[in-house]
Amino acid sequence: MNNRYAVIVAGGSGSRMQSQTPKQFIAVRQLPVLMHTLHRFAQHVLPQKIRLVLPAAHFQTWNELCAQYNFSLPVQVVEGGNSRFQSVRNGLKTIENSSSEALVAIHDGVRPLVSGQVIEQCFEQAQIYGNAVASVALKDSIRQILPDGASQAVDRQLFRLVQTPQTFALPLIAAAYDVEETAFFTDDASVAEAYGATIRLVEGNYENIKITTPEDLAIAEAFLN
Ligand SMILES: Nc1ccn([C@@H]2O[C@H](COP(=O)(O)OP(=O)(O)OP(=O)(O)O)[C@@H](O)[C@H]2O)c(=O)n1
Ligand SMILES: C[C@](O)(CO)[C@H](O)COP(=O)(O)O
Repeated sequence: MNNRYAVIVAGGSGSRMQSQTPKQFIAVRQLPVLMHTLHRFAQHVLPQKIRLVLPAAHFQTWNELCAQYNFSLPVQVVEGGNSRFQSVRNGLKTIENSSSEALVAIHDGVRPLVSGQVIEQCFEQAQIYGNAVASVALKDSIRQILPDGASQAVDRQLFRLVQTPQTFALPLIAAAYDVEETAFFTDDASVAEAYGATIRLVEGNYENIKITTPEDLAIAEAFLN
């Protein structure tokens, strides 16, 4: 466990949630979403090695919530950036890159339903292969939109839905993030792939949704304990 780090990104604005309270701070089952996520990671990573990325404007709210909920995990809070890419990069910069053995799991703070098994599998596979990215098969049929506006059926077995954690050898992901941001970088796997890595997918868990829109809170309420 000593070579493990986690960067939990919670620097977003949550515009699609349309809530006064930033979605990562909304209480579900008597605890803010973000605290559920951090508790799950603290079973697999020493809390001192967890980086929590938040907008500077939310630091005070976070401190108040920590007092209100007696949250005492000694995670290191880092200032976020204007995009997920920048928030991850800020988090990575705070991890000293001296150990070539270090592994870092990058995870969305708004995915509190990640299972312990998936966190563990991602660390174990990344230890062997240099990276491991959680994903699940599609349950619905999918269609591709064509340039003329029509659509056609495609083989869903050729696709996966990508989740987090996305776990990497630290030297690989630190070097991969030392690059100019592009719109194509929607996750860490796309950044590592652009750097030359071959991405290894591991089985995620279906409940591991990214809380994005209001109905997702009902799902979280149903599954969190
Ligand atoms: N500048 C940003 C933008 C996003 N994130 C984080 O990246 C994860 C996935 O982002 P998502 O929830 O899709 O984005 P938000 O900006 O939070 O929401 P929205 O797109 O609805 O505004 C979240 O944990 C979010 O806090 C971040 O750390 N810094
Ligand atoms: C990283 C991610 O959660 C993997 O599914 C996703 O790519 C984030 O996307 P968003 O553009 O921040 O919604």
